[in-house]
Amino acid sequence: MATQGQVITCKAAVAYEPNKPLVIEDVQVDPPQAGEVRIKILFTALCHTDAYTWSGKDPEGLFPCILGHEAAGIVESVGEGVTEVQAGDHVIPCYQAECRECKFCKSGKTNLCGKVRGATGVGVMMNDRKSRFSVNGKPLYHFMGTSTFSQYTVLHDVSVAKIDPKAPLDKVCLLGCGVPTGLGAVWNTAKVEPGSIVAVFGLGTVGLAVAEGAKAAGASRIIGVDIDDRKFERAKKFGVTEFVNPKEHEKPIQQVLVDLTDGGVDYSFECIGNVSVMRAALECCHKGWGTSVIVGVAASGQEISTRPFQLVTGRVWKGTAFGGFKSRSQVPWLVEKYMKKEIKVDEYITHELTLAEINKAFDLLHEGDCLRCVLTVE
Ligand SMILES: NC(=O)c1ccc[n+]([C@@H]2O[C@H](COP(=O)([O-])OP(=O)(O)OC[C@H]3O[C@@H](n4cnc5c(N)ncnc54)[C@H](O)[C@@H]3O)[C@@H](O)[C@H]2O)c1
Ligand SMILES: N[C@@H](CCC(=O)N[C@@H](CSCO)C(=O)NCC(=O)O)C(=O)O
Ligand SMILES: [Zn+2]
Ligand SMILES: [Zn+2]
Repeated sequence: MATQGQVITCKAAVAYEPNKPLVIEDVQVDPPQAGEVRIKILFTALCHTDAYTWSGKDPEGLFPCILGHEAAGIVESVGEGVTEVQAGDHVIPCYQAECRECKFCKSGKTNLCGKVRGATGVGVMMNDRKSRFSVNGKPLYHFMGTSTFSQYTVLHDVSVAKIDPKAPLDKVCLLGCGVPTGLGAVWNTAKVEPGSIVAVFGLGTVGLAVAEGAKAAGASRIIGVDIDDRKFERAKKFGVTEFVNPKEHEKPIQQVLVDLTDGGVDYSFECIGNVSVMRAALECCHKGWGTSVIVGVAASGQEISTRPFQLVTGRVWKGTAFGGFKSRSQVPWLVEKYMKKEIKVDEYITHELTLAEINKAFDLLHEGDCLRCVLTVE
């Protein structure tokens, strides 16, 4: 490889300050060190978590940085000691690592991994606690251990999932975050059983993937809740069977759902990031067993509350990160499921632009009809 061991200069979208338009810059990307992988990113989508961090409300948001965490690419080179991937492999960056060795990975109880989280949360690589990105000699922070809004990025090897080279990278990039999160929230975190009544709050990509997962799990009713009526028609295609717009009801939405379901739903999922809705999602659950899963990411300083009586009387409040999927082991499996047409992916892509148009893509993300916008990065 001509570029192996060299600093690569390439285009990246730099977030210099919260909410200030991203700037396409020529950045320098250092070679991967021990245990690291340098990846040529071919496609990246935008997730609402990128917008959240860009907004300045993420306590882990550091600037200047390179955002992006839902992508696909090809390994350009690997650092010393990297054995599971090599140059030319097709990969999906995984913001949630899987080292298979740490206390978390070995617990069998969680998909969270502790190996590199201390570094990825502060925008650096674990080896030397430094960044591999710079612009005009000044370092740029990494983001979520992925920084995919760049033509090249460097990841810890424990954050790289090797996938079937036949998979279309412009589609399976979505398997880096939103779609697995929704599916896994249902299959891994809630473990929805056939016949269950499910409520999904928020019908964006994550909520629609919850609906898709619930349909596959055999849910008998899937009630979509959104403040935007335009969401319903599309949501039907993902499995939503009924629609409730809280704005059209005087009663609190939890009461509306309890009345609609003879005492409450079996499972609810909050896919918005709104702490008041999180409360409603818990309180619409059936007494004795209803389980509510928090999927949405709420801003710094926001807190959830409810009467403890809600839990005393058997409701369960849970949360999920990346849908509970073990990233390196299960992302390739999700890719195979997509290739066998067992899960949707193309259906979530509503827009396609280029990296140079990233600010327009963020504008689209805030418009009602955009699910995922995939950027061509090359
Ligand atoms: N936990 C994880 O691992 C994980 C992974 C990916 C995304 N997320 C988070 O999930 C959330 C959803 O992501 P998305 O990409 O689907 O977002 P999105 O913005 O596309 O969807 C949110 C939906 O909620 C609706 N909505 C807004 N306020 C509402 C309200 N008060 N009541 C009912 N509906 C309301 C909007 O109309 C929209 O349809 C975000 O907070 C994102 O950061 C979490
Ligand atoms: N830095 C944020 C954390 C936000 C958060 O909860 N992130 C989710 C993924 S969102 C993907 O779109 C997650 O997986 N969290 C687990 C983890 O970060 O280890 C904040 O502090 O608010
Ligand atoms: Zn995401
Ligand atoms: Zn681990």
